[in-house]
Amino acid sequence: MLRVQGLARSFGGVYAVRDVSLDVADGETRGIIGPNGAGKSTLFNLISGHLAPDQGSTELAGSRIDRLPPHRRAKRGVSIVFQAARIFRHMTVRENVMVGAHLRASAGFPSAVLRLPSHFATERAIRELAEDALARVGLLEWADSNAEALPLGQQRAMQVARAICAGPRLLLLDEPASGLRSQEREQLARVVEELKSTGVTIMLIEHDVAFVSRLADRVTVLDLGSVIAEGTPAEVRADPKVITAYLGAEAEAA
Ligand SMILES: Nc1ncnc2c1ncn2[C@@H]1O[C@H](COP(=O)(O)OP(=O)(O)OP(=O)(O)O)[C@@H](O)[C@H]1O
Repeated sequence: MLRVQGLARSFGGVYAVRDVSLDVADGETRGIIGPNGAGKSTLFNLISGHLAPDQGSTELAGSRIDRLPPHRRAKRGVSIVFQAARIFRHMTVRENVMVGAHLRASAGFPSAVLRLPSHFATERAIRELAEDALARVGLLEWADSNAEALPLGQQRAMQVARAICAGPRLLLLDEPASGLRSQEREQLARVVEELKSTGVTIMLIEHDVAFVSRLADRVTVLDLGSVIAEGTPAEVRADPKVITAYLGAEAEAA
């Protein structure tokens, strides 16, 4: 589904991502782990088009997407849930999720302004898409609530619902479980498992190795912008390079 080759991006002469190549299979869930500053979020932004690479190529299902802006990649099926919560304040949960579906709606600006019948048909379809996505993440009963009033765990689920609404083939989740309590983590893990069962290809950045190990088929480990290991969760956990990079950094932070 995704092929990244030789991807590189530097900021002020310092590489955030350096010569990263990876292949993610159709339907796979790929965990991306690594210490703080390893380049994980930068890699996601390069894949989604929010950052331009200095070098390298990105293919989605065999087509180059690296010259496309983010909204065109979104239309091809790349959806990203950012680390920082993006919530539209003063809007309901349903409206927040509908924003995702507008991305793939076909009736454009003129029909919305002129209020053509196609506009209303599209709005109805979008509402249905949003409600379907909300049901899938277990939030349907919150549809009419103010999005800001939701607990953090549900706000994350809402963001996943928004991303689902855009009809992703590749869903990029940047630390969706950070800051969540264990019960909320458990609920989010179930949402991801449910998505996985529908065949969506998922990439998941996460610091919690247990959380990643549970969900990922394979894990890629980044350190200082480069891939230092890749394999099944068990293989990666036993890799001495990973233990040094990851646990070394954890020990420093402690
Ligand atoms: N927009 C930017 N401008 C300048 N430097 C940046 C920018 N984005 C990232 N960097 C730098 O690139 C490096 C990689 O950052 P990135 O956020 O990709 O790492 P990360 O692995 O996602 O870290 P974390 O786990 O802390 O989120 C860091 O040194 C960071 O300071």
